[in-house]
Amino acid sequence: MAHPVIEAKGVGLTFQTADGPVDALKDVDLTVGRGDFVSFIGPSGCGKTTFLRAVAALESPTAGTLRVNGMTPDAARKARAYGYVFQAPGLYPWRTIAGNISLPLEIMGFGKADRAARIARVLELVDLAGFGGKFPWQLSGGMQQRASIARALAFDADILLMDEPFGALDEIVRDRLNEALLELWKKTGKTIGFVTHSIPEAVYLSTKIVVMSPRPGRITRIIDSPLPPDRPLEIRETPEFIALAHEVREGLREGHGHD
Ligand SMILES: Nc1ncnc2c1ncn2[C@@H]1O[C@H](COP(=O)(O)OP(=O)(O)OP(=O)(O)O)[C@@H](O)[C@H]1O
Repeated sequence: MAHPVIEAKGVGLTFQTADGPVDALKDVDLTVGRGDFVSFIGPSGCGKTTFLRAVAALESPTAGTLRVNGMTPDAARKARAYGYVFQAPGLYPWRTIAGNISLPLEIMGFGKADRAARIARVLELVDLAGFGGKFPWQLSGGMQQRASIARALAFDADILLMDEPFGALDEIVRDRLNEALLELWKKTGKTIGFVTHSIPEAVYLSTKIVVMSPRPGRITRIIDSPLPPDRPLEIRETPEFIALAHEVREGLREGHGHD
């Protein structure tokens, strides 16, 4: 049987700080299958970013086991299993959009022609064909974030980890990017891990919603979405959508009960 893409069993992560230990994650059990779109939602400090960083081998769990494509996160990173998109686009201002997308490919040793083909393909995927020669400051915030998604897609990782990528954008731009991301997910079949503070965003995008609570960061609910993969924005007004949003809100409330 194929490995789950992400498998966490009893994962804990405690940071040692000057003020004593901080339990960022405790007893996290989660299985994410190929092609899942999984959102992590919860109040500030519940460990969403820490979990994503642990999957990306940027932090090491201090308890339990975490596997990515059946490997340790470190081995998965070396096998280029994932691309990472941060809250801020993080584009270098002195490089063009194409130059920014090219940078990780250059570091990984892709040849010039291969890089050019990949850059053209991902710009097309995020609807930025024709913008490769522009500098980041010539693009809107939403376009910059699409460029950073293109950069994360360029080396064809099959997992895309996104940490509140649209948190800083206004609602209309965010709606458009949510639609575009869903299209991209359907087109590419990537497995996506997505951190958000927004209930509608989590419900609109996900096949699986992971509700977390802080102190220590735990999973309070895992909700498998009954919504169909085809989701026009208007789906947000349907009773199914509203019921799901309600379930997420309840999960968030439950988490607070432990404070
Ligand atoms: N490098 C670190 N050293 C010490 N403590 C840390 C470190 N990184 C995170 N923490 C602590 O771990 C807990 C979880 O943090 P994390 O950033 O994962 O939460 P989050 O749910 O992503 O929050 P937010 O929604 O605000 O981004 C917090 O209490 C945070 O202060």
